[in-house]
Amino acid sequence: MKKKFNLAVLPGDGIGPEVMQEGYKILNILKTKCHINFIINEYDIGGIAIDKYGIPLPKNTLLGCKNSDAILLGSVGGPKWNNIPDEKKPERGALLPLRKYFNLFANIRPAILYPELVDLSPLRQNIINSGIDILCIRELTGGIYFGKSNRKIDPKLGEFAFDTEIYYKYEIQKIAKIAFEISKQRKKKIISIDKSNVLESSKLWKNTVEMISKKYPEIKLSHLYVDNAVMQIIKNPNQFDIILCPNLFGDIISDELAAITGSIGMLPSASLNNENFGLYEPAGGSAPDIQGKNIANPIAQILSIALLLRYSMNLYELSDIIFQSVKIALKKGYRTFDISNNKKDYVTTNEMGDIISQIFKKEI
Ligand SMILES: NC(=O)c1ccc[n+]([C@@H]2O[C@H](COP(=O)([O-])OP(=O)(O)OC[C@H]3O[C@@H](n4cnc5c(N)ncnc54)[C@H](O)[C@@H]3O)[C@@H](O)[C@H]2O)c1
Ligand SMILES: CC(C)[C@H](C(=O)O)[C@@H](O)C(=O)O
Ligand SMILES: [Mg+2]
Repeated sequence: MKKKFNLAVLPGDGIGPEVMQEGYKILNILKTKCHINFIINEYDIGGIAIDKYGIPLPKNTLLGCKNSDAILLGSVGGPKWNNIPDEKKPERGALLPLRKYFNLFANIRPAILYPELVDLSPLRQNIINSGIDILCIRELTGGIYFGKSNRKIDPKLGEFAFDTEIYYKYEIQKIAKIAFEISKQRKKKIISIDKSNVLESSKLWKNTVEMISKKYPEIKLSHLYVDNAVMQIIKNPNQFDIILCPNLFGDIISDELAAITGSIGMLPSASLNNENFGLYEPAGGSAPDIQGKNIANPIAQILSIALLLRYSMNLYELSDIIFQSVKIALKKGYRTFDISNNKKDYVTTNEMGDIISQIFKKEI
């Protein structure tokens, strides 16, 4: 590992800064107890940057990210910035350009249903009694998010808008290879999602994934149409190990996985390029409905740090200990509002951060 590790921290909007405070507690322990020499610089992104500088991704923020070894993000966006031009919005003017700029094509979202939370899953106990452990691997820099789009007026038919789903073979090859490589360490089973009964881009997706699979004969590949996939995930989640998705389908499916594993507040994500550079963030958003109430779940943010240790720093053991600390906190019965069965009995965002950090301190 490098002596110094430069980390750009972008708390962002809504609950972003709240859960990031809890992430800092873990980062401090990593610094003081594990002697990781994190050089941390904080930058504005999203709505807060619009308010301060008029743009969602200031040059200084991009430069800070460029000079870092990884990025830790909270979340961006919110109703306050919904009615400004798209390219200036937090999502399309900052988050997507950041993903594209650093070529973060591989988005990894582990969805785990911990035994302590089975009651929270909307699925029946007999379907999930063995828990759930699914890895959603989502292509993140292509597809309909980045194809041509526009809004125009046709003199005869009136206003119209379009977005284009476009995939290059090389883009599909890259993400498929990542999925097959990761699969070697898991159950050697990939289900690839498409809509190839209708969409040309999905036909290319399916054929290309098939082609890559020939180099990995030990891994079982199958395909599902996306409409059937969202149904199968609910009916029998344990038939899935790795779900490999194009960008838009992965966005939708990862929220579905969050719901069946308890809460989006538990779902971390890693967005990686080919050089181990990554952006780590909760899969959920800025949650304006609970902002400022000290009830947001900080676990997705804390587990995003675990993914940072794993994927950008190769510190597998420490990464596992963070996951372990979260499990212990749940086992001991601590619940934030979103994962509490009894909505009168829960710990706050700060308290959950303290509890997990204290456990982490003991476990290392
Ligand atoms: N990566 C990101 O920065 C990111 C991701 C998703 C959405 N967004 C943005 O966030 C804003 C709000 O979007 P949305 O409401 O559709 O999705 P959201 O994920 O912010 O919220 C959906 C629901 O999940 C809950 N939730 C989310 N995170 C939680 C947490 N940590 N703890 C407890 N509950 C949590 C919210 O309270 C809400 O009820 C939008 O501007 C959207 O574009 C940003
Ligand atoms: C905020 C939005 C642009 C983003 C996406 O659609 O990728 C979010 O929903 C996510 O899942 O990271
Ligand atoms: Mg999403």
